Amino acid sequence: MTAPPTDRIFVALDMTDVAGARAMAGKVAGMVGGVKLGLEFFVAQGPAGIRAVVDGLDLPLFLDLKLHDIPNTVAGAVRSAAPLAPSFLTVHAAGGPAMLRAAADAAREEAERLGLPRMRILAVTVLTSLGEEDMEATGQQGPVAAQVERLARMARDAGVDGIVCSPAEVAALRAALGPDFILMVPGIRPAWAAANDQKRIMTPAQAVAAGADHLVIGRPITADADPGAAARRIAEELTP
Ligand SMILES: O=c1ccn([C@@H]2O[C@H](COP(=O)(O)O)[C@@H](O)[C@H]2O)c(=O)[nH]1
Repeated sequence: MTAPPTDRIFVALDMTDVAGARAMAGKVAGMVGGVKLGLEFFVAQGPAGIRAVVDGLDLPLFLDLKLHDIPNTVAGAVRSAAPLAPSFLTVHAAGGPAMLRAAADAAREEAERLGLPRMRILAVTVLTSLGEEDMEATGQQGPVAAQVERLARMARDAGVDGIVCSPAEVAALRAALGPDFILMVPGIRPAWAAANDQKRIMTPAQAVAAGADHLVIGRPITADADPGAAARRIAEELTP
């Protein structure tokens, strides 16, 4: 039996309080496949807060910490995150091959040591809030699609499980990197939602059609006056 398309959605709980995050998760339960907790929440609440949100939720956790440091430090942070049992953890691809390999090795070894399912390491390529006009200022070699593919190939060769990219790059990456490399895709905007600070965007259905494995969706759901209804609307758009 194939999983419903809504299982692909990780709702981004970008907020600072445990009660708010749990309440939001409750409002969208049944219409998303997992929760994403990132820097805003983690800096405010730490590992104890993460546990307080996900305990009893029975949804996979995407821990979006975007680690970026020297290999030894990132490996240590990956080991520190392991007891939270995230399904996915992010590092920045720009940290380079040695850092990516250290993260992938630490994830595998620590999950084995703790007897936990392996967390998947995802490398963030070019942030979805950046456009062609931002490449030079951020010291990156454009065009964006070429830079994303370069970073994605480097990440794959370093042994990570997948990448974070915008929906605009998904079709080309899927063709270039094959069916098993995980494509986690933010920058998702239904036609009825505001783009906010996102520059490289597509609708949920377009991103899935292009080959995205997972969609990360925050404000189109969480900033809506009725998050449950917004999530339902997206679920309907994804249902063939
Ligand atoms: O390139 C990236 C990497 C991560 N994100 C994260 O995804 C969500 C998107 O939230 P929206 O409210 O749907 O814009 C957010 O938590 C980001 O930290 C990203 O947007 N782009």
